[in-house]
Amino acid sequence: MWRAARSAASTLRRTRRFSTAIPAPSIVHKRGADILHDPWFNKDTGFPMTERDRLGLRGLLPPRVISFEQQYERFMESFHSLEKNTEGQPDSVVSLAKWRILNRLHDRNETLYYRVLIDNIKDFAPIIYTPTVGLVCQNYSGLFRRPRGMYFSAKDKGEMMSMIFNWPSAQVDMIVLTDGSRILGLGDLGVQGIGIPIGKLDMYVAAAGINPQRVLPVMLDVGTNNQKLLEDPLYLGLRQPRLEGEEYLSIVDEFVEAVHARWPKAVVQFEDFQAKWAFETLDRYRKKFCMFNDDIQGTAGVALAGLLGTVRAQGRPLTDFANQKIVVVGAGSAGLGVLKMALQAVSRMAGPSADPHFFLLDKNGLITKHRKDIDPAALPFAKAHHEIEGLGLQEGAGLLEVVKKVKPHVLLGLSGVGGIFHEEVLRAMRESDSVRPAIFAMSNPTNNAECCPVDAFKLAGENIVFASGSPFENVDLGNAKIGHVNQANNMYLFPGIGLGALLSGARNISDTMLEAAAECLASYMSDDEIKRGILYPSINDIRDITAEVGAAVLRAAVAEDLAEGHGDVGARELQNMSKEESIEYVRSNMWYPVYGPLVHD
Ligand SMILES: NC(=O)c1ccc[n+]([C@@H]2O[C@H](COP(=O)([O-])OP(=O)(O)OC[C@H]3O[C@@H](n4cnc5c(N)ncnc54)[C@H](O)[C@@H]3O)[C@@H](O)[C@H]2O)c1
Ligand SMILES: O=C(O)C[C@H](O)C(=O)O
Ligand SMILES: [Mg+2]
Repeated sequence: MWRAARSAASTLRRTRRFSTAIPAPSIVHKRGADILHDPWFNKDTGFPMTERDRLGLRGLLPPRVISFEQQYERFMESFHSLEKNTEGQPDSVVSLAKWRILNRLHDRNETLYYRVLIDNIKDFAPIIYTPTVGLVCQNYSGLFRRPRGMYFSAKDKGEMMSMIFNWPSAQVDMIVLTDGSRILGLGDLGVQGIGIPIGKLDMYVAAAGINPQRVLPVMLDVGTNNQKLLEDPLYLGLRQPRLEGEEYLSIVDEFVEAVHARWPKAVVQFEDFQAKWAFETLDRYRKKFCMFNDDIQGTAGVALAGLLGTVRAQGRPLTDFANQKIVVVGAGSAGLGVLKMALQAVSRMAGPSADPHFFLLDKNGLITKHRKDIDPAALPFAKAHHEIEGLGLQEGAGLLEVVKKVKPHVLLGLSGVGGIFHEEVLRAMRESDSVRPAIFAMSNPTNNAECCPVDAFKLAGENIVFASGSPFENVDLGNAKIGHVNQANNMYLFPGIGLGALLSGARNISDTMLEAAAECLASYMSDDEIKRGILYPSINDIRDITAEVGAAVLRAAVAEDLAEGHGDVGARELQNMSKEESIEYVRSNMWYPVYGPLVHD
């Protein structure tokens, strides 16, 4: 007992030592101009004189040393002038201009870049992440100046094991991987989808404090079926149709093996794969490696936390979740992931014989057991005839008819189809059986949202709870009332899932770890906030919520005996941590951008 307490305390002391104000020196293997051209180490005009001497930088910079704070202010001033100078220009022009100025800083000086990102996350997340990242991907071949991350293509078959050693960083902790086949709601963008792993990993650094030297964005280019890109002479990816079947899987297998050969403890997040490959690869690798699929699993946890919040917002006990009528529009990787996790939650609350009231629609309408060639993954949610005949519904019923007849508590969109919750659908939600109907328009980016919040509050009623996947402004309802817009985006969970898995040294990422993440997010909000329709924390608190989620995931890994430890914190030490100690352990392992001393080896 005594040994256990002492061991946990020593872990804390050790981890705290790394989070003191003066950071530990970093070893740099370069000298002179090579350092100035390396964004990991570059401090621009911020190199102190002693360091300029030590690293062969004297004379390569103007003589004045500018402090980190001054550099920060200077960047923010240029950002604000850009905002002023682009006033009145089309949104896409302004967004891309903002993305460019941030990207240039990212290319030059990572420490400053991440500090401005962390301090201004509410304003900058919509630029480096959703929705602007979508626009960046659409225009990637034209915007391309410098590579970021790694590109593995179908032409690299047989070479990946050696290619992985081309990455300059000795240690990699987090990898986000895409094949570009379903980028947000924008479809197949081929190699241009690399913007998504880059944006997700920026969120890992900002929210989870993963050291940017230890992240790796990856594009697996197996071709594209996007005709426009195939015909574009400037398209940067393979100009061939996508590989399919075994040929496709052999490429993913080779990449996954190469990664684990070099960095066996790296956590791999699969992102924006088309549904068939999203499910297949999750099934193929989740028991073997520490990986997860963000669109299926991260989204599910965020949606579940929001759905539990809506039950609280109705003033009902959480167990009433089992009685909620939920219409999900979109039966792809995200929609099915949400329903699977919701079903698990209902089963925990009401027992395995629970009979949830879920209705699932895809582009062919309501999915029933009579559907020809039904996707096996949708089968558990397909309605049997006897379940819907009383409502006068049948196979393929349209969205409006379903909403009118079911009178759902929740209408949740993950269809990728902008505006599909049109005026009549939203008006029909006024007849919902809930005192506080919920509308979740979760598709991204902005134009693909199933509806906008202004229409939702106007047409479905001011008492609704509203969430969207992309950020929108709150709605002014008049009389000093605000219609709160929640951002139901997996960014609230994936950084914590990855961080908790990493710091526990989890062998793999289990359903229990994912449930722990969702429960942690769900319980983060106070009753007062929930009553005001606020389901998720402010993005300004993303580091705090990520620390809590990361620790919850870590504790779940420990409880399931999946945690092997991380660095010099062993499995035994993790087991002996209290809840508070686990949160402190996670927090103290978060990287924070400051200029630390550089030492040449
Ligand atoms: N907010 C978030 O955190 C989050 C997370 C993941 C995905 N998403 C968004 O969800 C959307 C879907 O992602 P996905 O991975 O499930 O895509 P997907 O391609 O796997 O699935 C899309 C589904 O929508 C259905 N659909 C298409 N048109 C429809 C229509 N007119 N009516 C009803 N259903 C229709 C399709 O049949 C399919 O079942 C994308 O826009 C994505 O950006 C958001
Ligand atoms: O990328 C996002 O903003 C969320 C999600 O992963 C998506 O694919 O839309
Ligand atoms: Mg995604």
